Amino acid sequence: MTSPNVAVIGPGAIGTTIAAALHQVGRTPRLYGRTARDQLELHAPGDHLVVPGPVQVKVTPDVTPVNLVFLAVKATQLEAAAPWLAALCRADTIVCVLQNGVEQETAVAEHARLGRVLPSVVWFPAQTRADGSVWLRAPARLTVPDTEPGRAVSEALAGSLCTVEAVADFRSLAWRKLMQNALAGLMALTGRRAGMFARADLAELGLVYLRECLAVARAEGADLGDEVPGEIIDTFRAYPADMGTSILADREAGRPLEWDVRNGVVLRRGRHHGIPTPVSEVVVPLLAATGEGPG
Ligand SMILES: NC(=O)C1=CN([C@@H]2O[C@H](COP(=O)(O)OP(=O)(O)OC[C@H]3O[C@@H](n4cnc5c(N)ncnc54)[C@H](OP(=O)(O)O)[C@@H]3O)[C@@H](O)[C@H]2O)C=CC1
Ligand SMILES: CC(C)(CO)C(=O)C(=O)O
Repeated sequence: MTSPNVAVIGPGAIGTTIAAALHQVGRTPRLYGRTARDQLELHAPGDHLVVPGPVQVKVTPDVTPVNLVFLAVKATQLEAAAPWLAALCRADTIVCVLQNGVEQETAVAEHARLGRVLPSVVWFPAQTRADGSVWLRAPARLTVPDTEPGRAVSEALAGSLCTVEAVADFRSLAWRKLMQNALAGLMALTGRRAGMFARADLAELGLVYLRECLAVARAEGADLGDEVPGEIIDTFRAYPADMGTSILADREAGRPLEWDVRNGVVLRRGRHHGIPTPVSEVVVPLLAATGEGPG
């Protein structure tokens, strides 16, 4: 049965995973998206879950406020999704943002005049298949701040396929994930998957880039050690060679790229702190041009 209290906006790769997790524990969410579907389908390790729909694509008067919204559109789609937020939020609605980046709170607050915005770190890879079903490629895991809204999200997903940890030092983990995303941006430039990091020259370039990201992350208040860049490179080298990333999926589909929230932010915050970011100076304009042209 559809829960009147929980909604997912943007039932794509991540939104479908969270919708399936909620459905598993009896909190079947209302679904709001851009492409109409009768149901959602998730292929998880050892599990196949179907979430009853429909996915509603028009804001109608029956779209009324809920207690908890999971917002899983891309950062580039926020403005277009704003009418859903306006219809689904009242002052105490928790809006859990399932997006990459470290600027979720300010970005979403610009489009959601009501509601309490809760940032999150989405650690798991999920890919949409040609038939619209979603392939969850690793255990689903979220990190949220250890606040009252964070604990509410933890409770909503308790016992589901998605584990949630609520942490005191959210900023550090958010920057660590941002570093992973910044590195994955190189895959959108080459048009290749994680296997490319088997090349020694790319692993070396990645390490230099990640050290630059680390300097900016620390200036932003993240408590991350010198070992983090090496650990991230090792993680990428251990991925299956065909592991993608959502920004590569966007490039392959000809969609706008989240280059600014994933890579541009390092350049912008680096400039703000007076930290040299020579790799970003090259990577960011190339990614921007890859996504936006002209040409
Ligand atoms: N995929 C992954 O492995 C990971 C992704 N992330 C982050 O999660 C966020 C979501 O990514 P992901 O799930 O991959 O993206 P998807 O493109 O798979 O999903 C986005 C969904 O939002 C829908 N949508 C687009 N515009 C609107 C709108 N105006 N109103 C309502 N719905 C809309 C899309 O519809 P349509 O089907 O028509 O495109 C799609 O279903 C991104 O910030 C990404 O960086 C984080 C970690 C891992
Ligand atoms: C899967 C992962 C962690 C890789 O960067 C990701 O965040 C994404 O695809 O957007």
